[in-house]
Amino acid sequence: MKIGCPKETKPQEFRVGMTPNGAHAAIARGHEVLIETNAGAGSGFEDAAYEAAGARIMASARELYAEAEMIVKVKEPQPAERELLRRGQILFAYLHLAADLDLTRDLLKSGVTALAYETVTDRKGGLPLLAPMSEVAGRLAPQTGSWALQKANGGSGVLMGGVPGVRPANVAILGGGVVGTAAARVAVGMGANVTVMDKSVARLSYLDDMFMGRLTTQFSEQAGLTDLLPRTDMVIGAVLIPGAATPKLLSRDQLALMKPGSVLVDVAVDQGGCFETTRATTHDDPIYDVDGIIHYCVGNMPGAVARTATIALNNATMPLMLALADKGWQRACVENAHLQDGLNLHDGHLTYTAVGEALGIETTDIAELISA
Ligand SMILES: NC(=O)C1=CN([C@@H]2O[C@H](COP(=O)(O)OP(=O)(O)OC[C@H]3O[C@@H](n4cnc5c(N)ncnc54)[C@H](O)[C@@H]3O)[C@@H](O)[C@H]2O)C=CC1
Ligand SMILES: CC(=O)C(=O)O
Repeated sequence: MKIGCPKETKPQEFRVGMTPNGAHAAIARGHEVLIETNAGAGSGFEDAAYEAAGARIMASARELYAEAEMIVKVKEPQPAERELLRRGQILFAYLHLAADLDLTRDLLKSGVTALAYETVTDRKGGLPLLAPMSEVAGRLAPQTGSWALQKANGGSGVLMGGVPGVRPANVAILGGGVVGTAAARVAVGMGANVTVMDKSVARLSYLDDMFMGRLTTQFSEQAGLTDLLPRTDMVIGAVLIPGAATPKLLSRDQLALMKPGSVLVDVAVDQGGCFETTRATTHDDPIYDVDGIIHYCVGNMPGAVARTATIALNNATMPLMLALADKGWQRACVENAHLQDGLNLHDGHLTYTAVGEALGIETTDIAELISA
């Protein structure tokens, strides 16, 4: 199969969908790999490294999209990229369709077969292609939030760990999954007082055991959050209902309960965000103020640490990318139900129920499309 990896075009997105090692593995199995020139440079992988692996460097995205049978990339195709996709082509990338009607419509119109990293599952009920980036974004969240807490950025001027005689920041984390746990680890490490809220008592119990008293767990419900907000300096949004639009857990009215200059970091922004006042921002201009509360809502946080993130992402995506290339999407999905969970769109049909529900679009059963 001809596998194409374009340069990312989302603002300040420095990750790349395939490393030279990934290219080498695909080429060793008889596939052809096309890399857009400079696609890997932001992650420290120069064209020469791909050429040494046997890949062909393409001068433009247009030429690459025209030739490739499968496009492997990081972020959802931006409007100009969507025009280059075509029926019969496989797209393997983060898509987060439930939060983006225009993207979904454009991809349906293109007829592409799209598998979303974030809905591929594993035997343990996890999301193995989302998890590595959740680890990265979770670790970044307290770090970025503490920067936003600084006065120069509009924050309240609270130091995460405090100092002897002055209390540390209070951090509330909504959702104790991969992002929430990674965020808790860093926030606790910075010396903050951390509370994690989740709907899953099993998850809270796991966190309680793991952190051995170094954080507080709290069942996620409105009354508890309302009670916590006046004492909270930073809220990190890390909730997920796989594939679906994120529930809004914090309303605009509730912002008035917080101290001026407190910070909201909505990591879940890519699925729509868990605060009513969330609007997606970019690394170019990451924060904004609503009613005196500083919001950070960047949908591609790991792009800021592209080298680490690209390698971590490729470690997870490469085996499935190779399965799609070796077998084609139909056989690969029939033989691997967890990969099949990644299928969101095929030939103008939406196949992912939670996305259909979020956007009011009818879905088609995958089984009908696979046997067709
Ligand atoms: N902005 C960015 O750059 C990135 C964003 N993400 C996003 O972060 C979000 C979280 O991802 P993960 O931690 O990997 O998901 P996860 O599935 O590991 O964790 C989600 C947690 O939310 C909990 N939850 C569900 N409903 C809840 C509610 N009403 N209240 C409290 N908790 C609730 C679940 O029980 C689960 O423990 C996703 O939207 C993901 O796409 C992930 C990586 C990068
Ligand atoms: C998960 C995701 O969308 C990202 O890492 O950018």
